[in-house]
Amino acid sequence: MYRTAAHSAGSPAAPAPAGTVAVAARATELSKVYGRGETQVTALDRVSVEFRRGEFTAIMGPSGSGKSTLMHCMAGLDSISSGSTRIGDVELAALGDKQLTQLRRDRIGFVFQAFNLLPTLTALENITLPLDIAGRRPDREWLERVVSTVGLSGRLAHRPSQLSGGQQQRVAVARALTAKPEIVFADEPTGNLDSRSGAELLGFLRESVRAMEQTVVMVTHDPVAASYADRVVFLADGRIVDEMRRPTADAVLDRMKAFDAKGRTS
Ligand SMILES: Nc1ncnc2c1ncn2[C@@H]1O[C@H](COP(=O)(O)OP(=O)(O)OP(=O)(O)O)[C@@H](O)[C@H]1O
Repeated sequence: MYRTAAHSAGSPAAPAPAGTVAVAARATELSKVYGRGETQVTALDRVSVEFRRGEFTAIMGPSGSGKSTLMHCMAGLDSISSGSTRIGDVELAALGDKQLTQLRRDRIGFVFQAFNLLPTLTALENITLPLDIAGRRPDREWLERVVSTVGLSGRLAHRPSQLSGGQQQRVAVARALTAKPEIVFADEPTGNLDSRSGAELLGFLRESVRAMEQTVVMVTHDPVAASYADRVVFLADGRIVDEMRRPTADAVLDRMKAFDAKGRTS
């Protein structure tokens, strides 16, 4: 069922030399402006942020605050207006379209609210599709570890229509992790799931960070989802306005309420 590995199992990224903090992705003075003239919108206003390797970060903020735009710009899915975005040491603006496509394919994992699974392929084929497209062989041990971590071992021969929404989302997570990306970007990954499936998925993401040293950046509206992260970054009006480490759902909720109250009075 599995093909043999071309390389050995291990963590997605090499450890940083002692004394340095390894940064998986970084934005510096990043601005993104949509449209022109009267319809111009500044979605991101000189945002500087870094995402460390092996850390789980949640991005929160009111609707329209720029969360998805930040994620899309940092993942090279959208162009930037000014500033800089890097994945590892690579400056995205310096890449041509083809190199950018390759970087996304080889170094970034994506989990979106819509699972984007191909209906005619089995769960296993969906999971290994990005590697197949890249002409890379799955690392068998790693694939087994990912599949068992997300709890899909008995479901690999099923097609998406034969899986529940939660199971389909697990396939999407396994697909994102199997290529050992340097960073996983997840946009509202629990948005379409009931609370139990959502909690499971967040547990898998958490576990991938703990056990596999994965780096995860997740956009969410949900304080409970954010509480699974190591760190929460708060956006408002295209700017980073706060940050919290070791968040709890209550602390995140209180912080969000404080922003709301401030927004109404200012
Ligand atoms: N393609 C686009 N063209 C024009 N304006 C856009 C485009 N995409 C986003 N915007 C605007 O940029 C701002 C930030 O949008 P973004 O989707 O990043 O916010 P968000 O925080 O992810 O919102 P939500 O929580 O509602 O998904 C909004 O004012 C939005 O209307």
